Amino acid sequence: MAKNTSRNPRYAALNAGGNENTRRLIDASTRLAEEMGRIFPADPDIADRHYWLETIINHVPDYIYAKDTDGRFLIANQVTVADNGLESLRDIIGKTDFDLHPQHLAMAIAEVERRVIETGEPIFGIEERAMVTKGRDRWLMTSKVPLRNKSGKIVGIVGVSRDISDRKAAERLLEGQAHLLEMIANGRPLDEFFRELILLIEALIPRIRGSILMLSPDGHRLLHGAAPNLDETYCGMIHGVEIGPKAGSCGTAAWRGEQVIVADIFEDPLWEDYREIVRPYEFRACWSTPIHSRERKVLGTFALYSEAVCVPDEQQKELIAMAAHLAGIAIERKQAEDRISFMAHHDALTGLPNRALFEEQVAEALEALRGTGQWAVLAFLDLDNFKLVNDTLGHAAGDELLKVTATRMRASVRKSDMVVRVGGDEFILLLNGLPCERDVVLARLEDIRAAIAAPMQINGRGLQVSCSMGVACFPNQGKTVGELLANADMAMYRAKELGRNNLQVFTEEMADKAHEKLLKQAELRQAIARDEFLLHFQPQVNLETGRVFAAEALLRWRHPERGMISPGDFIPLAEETGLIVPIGDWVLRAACRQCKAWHDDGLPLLIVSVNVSARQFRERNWAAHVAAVLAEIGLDPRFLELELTESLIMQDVPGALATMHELEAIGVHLAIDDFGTGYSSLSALKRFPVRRLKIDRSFVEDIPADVDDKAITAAIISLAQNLGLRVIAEGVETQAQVDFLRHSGCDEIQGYFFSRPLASADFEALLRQPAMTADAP
Ligand SMILES: Nc1nc2c(ncn2[C@@H]2O[C@H](COP(=O)(O)O[C@H]3[C@@H](O)[C@H](n4cnc5c(=O)[nH]c(N)nc54)O[C@@H]3COP(=O)(O)O)[C@@H](O)[C@H]2O)c(=O)[nH]1
Repeated sequence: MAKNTSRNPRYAALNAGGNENTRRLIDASTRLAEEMGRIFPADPDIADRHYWLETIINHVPDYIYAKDTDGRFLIANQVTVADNGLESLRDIIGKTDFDLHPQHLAMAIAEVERRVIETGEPIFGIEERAMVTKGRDRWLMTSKVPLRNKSGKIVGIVGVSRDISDRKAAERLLEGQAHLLEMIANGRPLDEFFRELILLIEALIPRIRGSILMLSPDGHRLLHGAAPNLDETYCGMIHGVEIGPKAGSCGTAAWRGEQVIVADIFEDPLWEDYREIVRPYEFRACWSTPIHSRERKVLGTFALYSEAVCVPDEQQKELIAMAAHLAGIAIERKQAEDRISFMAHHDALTGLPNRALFEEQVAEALEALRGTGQWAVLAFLDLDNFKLVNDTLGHAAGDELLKVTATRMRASVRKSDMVVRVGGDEFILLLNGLPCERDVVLARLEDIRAAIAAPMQINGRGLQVSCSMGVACFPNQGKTVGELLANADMAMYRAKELGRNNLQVFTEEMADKAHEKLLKQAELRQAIARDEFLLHFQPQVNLETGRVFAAEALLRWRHPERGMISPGDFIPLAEETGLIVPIGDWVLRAACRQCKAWHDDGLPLLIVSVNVSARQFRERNWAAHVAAVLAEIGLDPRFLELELTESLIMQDVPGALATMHELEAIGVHLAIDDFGTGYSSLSALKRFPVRRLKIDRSFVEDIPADVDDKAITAAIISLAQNLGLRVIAEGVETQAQVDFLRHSGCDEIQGYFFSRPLASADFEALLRQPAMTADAP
């Protein structure tokens, strides 16, 4: 084989390219072959043979040796002698591994050799550690075979070991990198990652100690990251060091954004101001590499210290670059994680904690207060008329208002308190550790309300916004977060009931009311299923003919225990809970069905008029739903009139207009109920596709005594006439009212004067009186 390779340079070159060990072996073989050729006589004697054999083994770069059964060296090649720090073969003969290596390594070697001697079985290719070349820790791949004398008795071992330290280092590096990448992927804490990274580099570069420093958020200082083998006091001293053009290796590397290799700390001017700090630790060299982000922003530094004056070789530089790169990935990943976590726990607009973070932290805050005799105050806070600001000044102004409010609230509380945005214009305040004095608590909360209500400038406009608060105190008004939130919510409800811009503290009475409300809500929910609703009908009369032309459907609830309940007592709750949608739908169907039944019974073709709530009207595809109900029942749409209140329309004029046009297209008629109580502008009114205005009862009731009401009523009638609309007055109770309305040109009336709302059978009887009804519209 050696012959082959030596004679075939192409073959030798090919192999040499692959591996350093192979190249060394080929070189040695080539030299050996040359020497043998030179000294090989035709007929060698035994002395020559020994010489040749010695020459051969001394040319082999691997360690070759023989030992007796007590582990004493009998013979060894030159490289074994030299790498154990000895000069000649004579120096190693008779020595054991215990004379050359540390105890634990020597014991491991002896154990393997003992096995070979005892079993007579060779061992091939085991990996073992040994100290060769003056204390340098090396990895060897070793094969050991029994050494036998002429009679076949085992008298020791023969060993061949190859230095595989470079391969082992490469393996270690690969394993280390894989482990570090896994740590990044698993989101291990940064300090743990840094520690592992430094330990890996320390294992690969002998006699150095590593440190990682992080750039402070303001970009001016370096903060301790990790340094598992540096003295803690030293780390403490460099923590917070300012970066600059002459700030040691790390401070300068971070400042310049480039690697700074200081071979001798005591000579290099960059260390002039820091020498005394480092002197007790006897470091001489410090090589620092900035840790960069992908956008080349400096995130920190990766530094290696050595007690020797030295610079890194190319291989070490590559390792350092790899370490700094991995550190950069880990830091960026951590920063991204922190950002995501911040976003998940904070409100993007105001930067305040959100409900999720509040729920994570509040229980702990309350627990800390338990038994201290102090109060925590939980307040729900709602900006008054925020919607109006949004609608009139635009959403950008609304956002700005929320931001200013958040800043003011944060500035009005202590660091230990919490201000949370829970959505829209709703906030939660948690004030910690207050004295148990109602007046102190109220004063603190009123201060916050006053801060919010102070004038502000939004988009160049002066603005002042009040707020409402509902308050519950821990532990008296709630022992758990859930109780406190529920009670503060009840108090907030009360504050709104009282007209906003005020603060209400939870009371037991509120809880009782809320409980009652809950019961009512449950009953209301069941009322449809139990068929407890019914309709009464009130005639609408044409003033000119004196005939009934329509019937307004008015809902009643026949409660099994409380008897007949009027809508005023349950419609507001139904509106609040959204139950008005199924209830309103029931009314629509029942009214249309009744109207159709009267038509089918041959009674005069009357219109049925149905009240519509805002919640119902805002339902998606509501007009299509109405059309479907009419089709299902078989009532011609022109016999249905829907009464929409002015305030319902004005909540969202474009939306309302669209639905009104859809209804008009179906053929359904529309009337504006309670006209005069809202704030519809005349220009808007002109655009509404309505047939009738209904003058609110409040204007009619004091006619003829109240001059203003008379004037308003007359004005509404005149307005309707000018817009080509019919006009009906409701709540008409007296002849005087009828006279005034007729005189003013009012078209129609509805009220007790003519008839109270009637049960369907009574209404039917009324219709059967011939003089009572007119023809179809
Ligand atoms: N969304 C829905 N609202 C409805 C429905 N049914 C009724 N309502 C609304 O409830 C409020 C109270 O209604 P009700 O107690 O039935 O009172 C009506 C009449 O009885 C009353 N009225 C009629 N004439 C007179 C009168 O001469 N004097 C007097 N004091 N009261 C009178 O007015 C109520 C009708 O008002 P309006 O609807 O504005 O025409 C009431 O707001 C109803 O709208 C429903 O199904 N859905």
